[in-house]
Amino acid sequence: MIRTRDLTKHFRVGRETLEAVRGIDIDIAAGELVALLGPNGAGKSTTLRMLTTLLEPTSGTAVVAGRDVLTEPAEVRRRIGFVGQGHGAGEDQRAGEELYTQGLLYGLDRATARRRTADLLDMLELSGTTDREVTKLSGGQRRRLDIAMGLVHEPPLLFLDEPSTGLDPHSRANLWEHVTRLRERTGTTIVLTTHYLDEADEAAERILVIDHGRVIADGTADELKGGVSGDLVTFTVADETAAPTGAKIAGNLSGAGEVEIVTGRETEVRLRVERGDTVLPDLLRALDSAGVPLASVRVQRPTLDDVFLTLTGRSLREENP
Ligand SMILES: Nc1ncnc2c1ncn2[C@@H]1O[C@H](COP(=O)(O)OP(=O)(O)OP(=O)(O)O)[C@@H](O)[C@H]1O
Repeated sequence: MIRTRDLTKHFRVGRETLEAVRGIDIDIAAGELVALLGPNGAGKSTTLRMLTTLLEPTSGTAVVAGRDVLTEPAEVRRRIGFVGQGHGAGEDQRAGEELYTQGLLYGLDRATARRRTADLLDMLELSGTTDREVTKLSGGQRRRLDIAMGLVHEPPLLFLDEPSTGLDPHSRANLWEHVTRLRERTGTTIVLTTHYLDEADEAAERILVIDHGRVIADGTADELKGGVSGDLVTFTVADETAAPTGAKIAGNLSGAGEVEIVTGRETEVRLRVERGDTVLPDLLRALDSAGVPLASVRVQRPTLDDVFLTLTGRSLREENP
């Protein structure tokens, strides 16, 4: 559905050249739900704007929905939907009218535009707002209307630039539910940008981590996490004198990485392993047969922030407060 090779965008800023996107190769198949994740200024929006023909690449190639962005931009535009960061919907129109007009603009006949308007409003739970002015909608409803606007011509590919920015946590979760459901029903390929770690983690099937204009990692959230620091298994012992024995047992497990004893309010033993869930049964058995009195155990998978930190030495959380 998308194939780019060495896609590059430079901006001239005064006398300087700013390399916003530095040779990106992306392959996205039909039906995928992919998030471009990265800090502010990483080049996500610039990439999206090139893929949606809003910005001409400095060099490189991009074929989107079967057409070349440079030589057939109008054909690309017909085959995609794009929801930008600002609101696409007008100010004084009513929600239903706005969507219907957008359908006519895309060349649909009146009956089809009317049917799609009703279907989309229904699918995005906006039917109750058909006659409401766009300015009177809540932030979440307005964002969903924007998404409907991007889908009215039934494109096989939808781009969403920071779809949930500015929404409260409840509306964000609700928006995601709708996007996920919509995709299940229509099979639309979705490419979106976000700097919310949890959002990429939970909603995207595949994540491209972008930093300084390059793709620095590509995979499912689990693959990205698995490739980094491994899981952290922490157990507390009821009797702190047993901690060294516990640590020794942990260190002898197959595939055990670094083991440390941390003394605080409770004495904890921390163990890095590739897969905490598979090591846990052996660990529990071994501790039990050695008579180590266990108070609690937990397994923490690495977060996407751990991934970003390992790859760049910086925390994405700090960069996107
Ligand atoms: N039209 C422009 N002229 C000059 N510089 C630009 C232009 N558009 C973007 N940039 C710069 O290119 C770099 C990449 O910006 P881009 O908006 O693609 O990042 P982003 O990852 O989408 O970040 P954000 O999450 O803030 O939208 C930034 O340094 C930005 O300032």
